[in-house]
Amino acid sequence: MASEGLAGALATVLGGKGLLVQSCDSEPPGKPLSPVRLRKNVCYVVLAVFLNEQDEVLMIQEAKRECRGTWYLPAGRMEAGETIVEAMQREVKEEAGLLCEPVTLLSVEERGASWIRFVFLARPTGGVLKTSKDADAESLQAGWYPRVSLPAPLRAYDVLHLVELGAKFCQQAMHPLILPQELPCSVVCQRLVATFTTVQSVWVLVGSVGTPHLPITACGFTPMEQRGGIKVATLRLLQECLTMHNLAVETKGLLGLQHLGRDHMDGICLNVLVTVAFRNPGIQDEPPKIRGENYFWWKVLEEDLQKQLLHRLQESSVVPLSR
Ligand SMILES: CC(C)=CCC/C(C)=C/CC/C(C)=C/CC/C(C)=C/COP(=O)(O)OP(=O)(O)O
Ligand SMILES: [Mg+2]
Repeated sequence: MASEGLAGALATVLGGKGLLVQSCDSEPPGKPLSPVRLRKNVCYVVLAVFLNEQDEVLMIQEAKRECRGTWYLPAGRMEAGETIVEAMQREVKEEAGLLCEPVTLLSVEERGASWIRFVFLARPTGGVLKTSKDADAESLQAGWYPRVSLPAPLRAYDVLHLVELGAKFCQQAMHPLILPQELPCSVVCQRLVATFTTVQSVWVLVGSVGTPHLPITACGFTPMEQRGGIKVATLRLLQECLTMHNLAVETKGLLGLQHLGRDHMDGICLNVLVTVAFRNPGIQDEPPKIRGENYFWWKVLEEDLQKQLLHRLQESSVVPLSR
């Protein structure tokens, strides 16, 4: 029964869908976490990459004093009460004049839990391109520019790798289409699909307090957790049940993303794929021993799930999560 529930949960997360966050298995030490609030203790930024059939990129010319006249991709800070997609659509409308729909998340970047940027590949669905006659406080104008000859000066060079990521995805999708799932969450946290693999088998780490579930770790806001980025929260949870010195842990990327943005639910849950391996080469046919009673390794026997997991692991078929 427990494993049926787990198989269902794993299939849901591997399919890019979400699951309610009931509670966190690991929290930073100190006082209990309070719900996060947009613009108070978290700032989310959205950004959109558009590429048309002529291999041109949608660029906007910034109007803000600190970067006036420079060129960038449509981007901006999320506002309270918006979903991530609504924020992206608003920024694109304000800065480029276009209506659009998201195709997929291309990348998520973080500087600790308090700064997270969601990068989308998007396509226009209407609207009118903003010209210099429509210049306002949001932008001076927008335009399509050849990918290999972007306008200058750029506001920041990160445009270059984001555009390349978009172009690469258009040529050959590296991961399934992933869009944010509208589910409430009060903190910034990560649900781990933490795997241990051998030639024959795949195991997934499971939290056993209450109903067996994919473990969730809350991200903290202490200077240490901010400096180290959200990976610290993953390592904290693993440290609570594994002896880490002989293990290598790698966050491969995102399988999905959950956020609501309404009813004061400003938290997010990142569903991440993590690998746990022994540092020392050699034949290890069992996962590392678990300390305590709060977790166990679940051997994934369902053929289809095992195949999906191995595919995601071998091809790095996940949305990049970077710092
Ligand atoms: C924000 C995160 C996690 C990463 C930033 C990644 C980097 C290095 C970006 C390059 C430098 C840059 C352009 C930083 C600005 C980040 C920021 C606060 C964007 C908000 O977008 P704006 O376009 O300034 O906001 P509005 O459109 O809402 O005015
Ligand atoms: Mg902006």
